[in-house]
Order: sequence, then structure tokens, then C-alpha cells
Amino acid sequence: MHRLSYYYQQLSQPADETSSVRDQYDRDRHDERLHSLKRVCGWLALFYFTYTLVDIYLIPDVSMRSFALRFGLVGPSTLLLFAYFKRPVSIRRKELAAVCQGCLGALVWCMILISTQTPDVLNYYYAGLVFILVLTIVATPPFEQSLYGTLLVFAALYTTIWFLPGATMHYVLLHLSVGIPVTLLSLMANYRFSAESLRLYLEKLSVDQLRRELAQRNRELEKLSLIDPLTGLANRRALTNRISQLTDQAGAPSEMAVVIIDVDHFKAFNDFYGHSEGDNCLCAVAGAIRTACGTNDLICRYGGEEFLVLHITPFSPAANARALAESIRGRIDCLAMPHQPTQKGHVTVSVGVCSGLLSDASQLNTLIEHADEALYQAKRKGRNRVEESAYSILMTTQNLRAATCKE
Ligand SMILES: Nc1nc2c(ncn2[C@@H]2O[C@H](COP(=O)(O)OP(=O)(O)OP(=O)(O)O)[C@@H](O)[C@H]2O)c(=O)[nH]1
Repeated sequence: MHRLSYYYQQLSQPADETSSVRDQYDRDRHDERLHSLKRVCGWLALFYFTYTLVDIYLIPDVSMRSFALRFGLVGPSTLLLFAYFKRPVSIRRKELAAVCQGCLGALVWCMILISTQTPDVLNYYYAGLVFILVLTIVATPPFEQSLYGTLLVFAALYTTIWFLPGATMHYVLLHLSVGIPVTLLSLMANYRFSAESLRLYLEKLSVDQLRRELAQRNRELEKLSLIDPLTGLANRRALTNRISQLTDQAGAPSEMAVVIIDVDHFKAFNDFYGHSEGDNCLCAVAGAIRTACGTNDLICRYGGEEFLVLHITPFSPAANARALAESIRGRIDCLAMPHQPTQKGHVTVSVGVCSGLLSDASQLNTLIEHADEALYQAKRKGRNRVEESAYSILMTTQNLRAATCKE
């Protein structure tokens, strides 16, 4: 009992604002329990009504009474029970209705037997214990329903027993010697079954909860593994993922541009202002790049003070990328973050751009290489400027030629 009350305590915990774990348990297992309840009740009803023939054979003096009570009283209430199963009420209520029906069947059986004068009834009366087995083991309702139903049937059986023809104290004791162990043992079986199914359900709930937490953690970790912790931008891993996504996509190769941004004289910045100020400077640069880019662009921290933008647009990415690169450079220039060791006196960036068609990952690497070359050209030409790779100019010319040929 202690174990069961512990599980009931767990079940009474709120599952959400409106229902308890027990309601959830009933809802979750409603269909499964109802299915088994219907099947068991169907078979038991068949047995019960077939036993009219046994009554006719063993206690023929009350066969009419048996027929009338079984079919006139238990029959309609069985139909009502099956109609009740269809109603939108909790499975616990349906199980309780089935237990009440079982008790009614037992009481009617007692009423039939009480009026017979056949001495054979004393042997037949042992069959009454079957009602207890039904209420505990066969129908397996929740323990408290089973307990109350069993006590009621037990009381009805051992009250009626005194009115049977030929029943003596000796017979009652004999009957009890079978009836008490059968009742106790079948109640114990029901108790174990109820406790076990509650335990399994609670265990499943906690496993489900752990699974949800694990999935959530995995999502968070996955997200973290794709983000640069300093700037909050995507990292190289995210870039690689995006590239595989793009190249896996079926259809014609898409046109795109790569923009690489590198902070000028950043080593000198670090040496002059310290590493922590260097970090702040990188965050500010990242913020400026973010505001210049569109929602389709993938901005990634490519290296220490190097950023890469994957600019994907269906409309002339080459021209757009150049404008985007200029916008990024201009915004960072406008931030006017002090950088004393340089001629300009504030933080600037150099930018390399390359655009072209992307049909596989290696082609994107080619675009990156050319953008990187353009970036170093910008550095060589004096920094704080945008340079476009000759490769992308070549690609654009080829595209133009292809378009003209088609026309
Ligand atoms: N504060 C800070 N510094 C970094 C980080 N990652 C890389 N760096 C520094 O960035 C500097 C990059 O310096 P270099 O590659 O020599 O280039 P540069 O000084 O910017 O010179 P140019 O690129 O030629 O203009 C190095 O001093 C790195 O230590 C970072 O996360 N935080």
C-alpha cells in the first residue's frame, strides 16, 4: 500500500497548469485501457449469459428467475455500459462503471441462488469466487476500485451463503477456507499489477523528460558549435555546413560572391591598446558588418581579425557584392575607432571581393582564394579599400557572353 500511495503522490503532481500527472496518465493510456476493457467485458458478458444454461441444468427450479434477472436486468445494464464506453469521460470512470457492472452481476447471481431449493447449489456456490477473480485479475481495474468491488462482492457472497438450502457453519467455514485466500491473493495480484503499471508509466515520464532535456542540450550545443563566442557571428564550421547545404541543393549552379574583410594593422592595435581592447574592436567591426549585410548573407568570423561574407542573391551578385564591400568598409571607417599607431589614426579594414558560379564546394574554395588575393592586393595598395578579383570580372564577362549567345 505504501508503494502505491507513493506512486499516487507522484501522480497527483501537476503536469501543467490545468491537469495532474494522473490525468495525463489516464489520457495517455485511455485508448489502450479502453480497448482491453471492452474486450474483457465482452467475453465476461458472453460467459455470464451463457451461464443461464448452467443455472437451468444445476438449479432448474429457478431457471425462469435466472433467465429474467440475467437478461432483464444485467442484459440492459451491459448495453448501457458499452454505450457509456463511447462517452468522452475519463478511463477511470469507465473502469469504475465496469466494476459496478461486475458487482451487479454478482448480486444478481446471489439473488438467483438464494431462491433455489436444490441441494446442488452448495457446490455451485463456489463459482461465486469467480466474480472476485474478475474484479481483481481478469479486468485489472485500478487497485482502489478493485478493492471496493471485491469487498462488496465478498460481503454479498458471505451474506447470501447463510440463506442457501442446507448451508451449515461447517459449509461456510469450508467456503471461507477457499474464499479468503482467493480474495487476498487476487487482491495482492491486482495491487502488484497496479503498482507496476504506475511505476512503468512514471519511469517512462522521467525518461521522456530526460530525452527532451538531452535533445534541447544537443540543440544548444549544436548552435554553440556553429557560433564564434567572441563576436556571436557564424564560425568556419557553420560556413562549411552552409557550403555543403548550397552545393547539395539540386538545380543550376547559383551565382554568389565572397567578401573577405581584414582589420588593418590589427597586431599594432593589440600591442598598443591591449588584447581586451582588441576583442572589443573585433566585436565593433563584426557589428558594423552585420548591419551592412542582408538577411540572406552568411557572415562568418573566418580567422583572427578576418571576416568572410557569403553573399547570395539572385540578382547580379557581382555588382551587389562590390557595393556591399564598399558599404562595410565605409561603415567601419565611420565608426572612427581610435588606432593611434596608424597614419589614419582610426580603425580601417581592407576588403577583397570575388564572385562567380557555385556548383561544388571546391569552386567556393576557388572564390575564397581569389577574394583573399584581392584582399592582399587592397593591403598592398595602401589598405582601407576594396579590391575585386580579376577572376570575378572574367566570370561576369563569360556570363554576359553566354547570355548573348542564348539570345
Ligand atoms: N584581441 C584579439 N586579437 C586577435 C584575435 N585573433 C587574432 N588576433 C590578433 O590579430 C593580429 C593579426 O595580425 P597580423 O596577421 O600580423 O595582421 P595585421 O597586424 O592586422 O596587419 P595587416 O593585416 O597586414 O594589416 C595578431 O596580433 C593576433 O594576435 C582575437 O581574437 N582577439
